[in-house]
Amino acid sequence: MATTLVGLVGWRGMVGSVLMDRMQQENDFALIEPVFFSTSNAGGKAPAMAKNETTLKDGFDIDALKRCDIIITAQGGDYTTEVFPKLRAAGWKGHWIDAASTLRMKDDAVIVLDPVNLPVIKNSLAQGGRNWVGGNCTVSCMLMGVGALYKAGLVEWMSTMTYQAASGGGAQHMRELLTQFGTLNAEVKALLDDPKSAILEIDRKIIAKQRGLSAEETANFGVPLGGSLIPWIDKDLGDGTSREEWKGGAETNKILGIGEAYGSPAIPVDGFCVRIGAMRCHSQALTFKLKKDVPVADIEAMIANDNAWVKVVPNTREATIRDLTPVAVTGTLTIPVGRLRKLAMGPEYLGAFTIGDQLLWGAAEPLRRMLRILLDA
Ligand SMILES: NC(=O)C1=CN([C@@H]2O[C@H](COP(=O)(O)OP(=O)(O)OC[C@H]3O[C@@H](n4cnc5c(N)ncnc54)[C@H](OP(=O)(O)O)[C@@H]3O)[C@@H](O)[C@H]2O)C=CC1
Ligand SMILES: N[C@@H](CC(=O)OP(=O)(O)O)C(=O)O
Repeated sequence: MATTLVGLVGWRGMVGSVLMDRMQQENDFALIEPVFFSTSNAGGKAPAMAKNETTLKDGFDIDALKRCDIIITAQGGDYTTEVFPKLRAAGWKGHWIDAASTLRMKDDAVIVLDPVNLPVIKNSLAQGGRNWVGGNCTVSCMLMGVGALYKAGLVEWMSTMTYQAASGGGAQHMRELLTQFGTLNAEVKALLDDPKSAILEIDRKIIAKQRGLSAEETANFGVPLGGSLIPWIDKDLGDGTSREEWKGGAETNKILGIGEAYGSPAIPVDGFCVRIGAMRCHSQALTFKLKKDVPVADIEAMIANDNAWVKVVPNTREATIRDLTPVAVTGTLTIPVGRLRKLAMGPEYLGAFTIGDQLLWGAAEPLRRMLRILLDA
């Protein structure tokens, strides 16, 4: 059988680099002939994983893209908007695997998260589906953690309050956060070094510095994030919700294959999405209204047995502060779910807290796994 030609676009960006690392770790390059594309350096040298195609192709060259059986892109939404329609209009019938949100809600696209929705993916494949899009990072990480409750049909509704990392905005946002932390530390360094200094003086200096940060120091987030938080992510939809909050409901239902388009009522999912000063892990506090009273031990077992990456963290202080933090999870595929307990509102109200690395399960890993599904098909 001829080797599958796989075009890689956006491979040197932040999401793309994580994807390349994972593909190398899992030996995916052994199964494909990679063709590396660039939007800024066509003709340059392709990275070490290249085999026969050792120069970078132009990411806007439709003829070059058309040669590929499969294209994976982490180049971003603008790229998808410009290139994808041209490629399809030129008659390209290959598989398009995309990290950007542009095509996610299109009828002919599946949001891929195979440990949660393999049947939805398989069903679309059987019907000739060719457009595969990674989900919003917060939604994908949440479903990797608590998808079991949805699969069991237990969820009447869910509210999620998120604590989203700087990386969700991109590399420049991560740098800006760290620069702000450094600026704030420098402002009070002498006072911190003196154990007798007054904490309220430190506090006064910090708030003055935060409020006085220059436009350059807040260019990406627009306002200070270091030592603060921002309760709005993505666009303003004009009805009081942010686009990130809208994705919670829309994408959760689409991933699970429920809602109007599938002939069943959608499950209400809503809450507030908040940017905090973490680096690359998105965390979320979840409130479920279950359809019936299920013992916590049964819920823990259901969640723990759902997939190979989810890990139930016992609801104790010691286990929680050790295992249920962005610092513990960053760089791993583990999705811890903890703080599982019934809430004071009644036995059908369940609380949970979950975390995921938003560049792994939140972005790169579902795409890599979709490639494997196609190669195995
Ligand atoms: N950040 C996130 O959390 C998530 C992002 N996504 C999607 O993935 C897309 C890409 O995101 P992200 O990886 O953060 O974007 P990046 O800005 O890190 O990379 C995007 C592209 O920018 C170009 N680029 C320009 N300068 C540099 C540089 N110094 N280093 C590396 N690349 C550079 C590269 O293209 P070239 O090589 O052609 O010049 C690269 O592929 C997003 O637009 C979004 O659609 C999806 C889920 C999560
Ligand atoms: N919006 C996410 C990151 C992201 O890229 O999301 P999406 O793939 O849905 O555009 C965040 O800021 O944390």
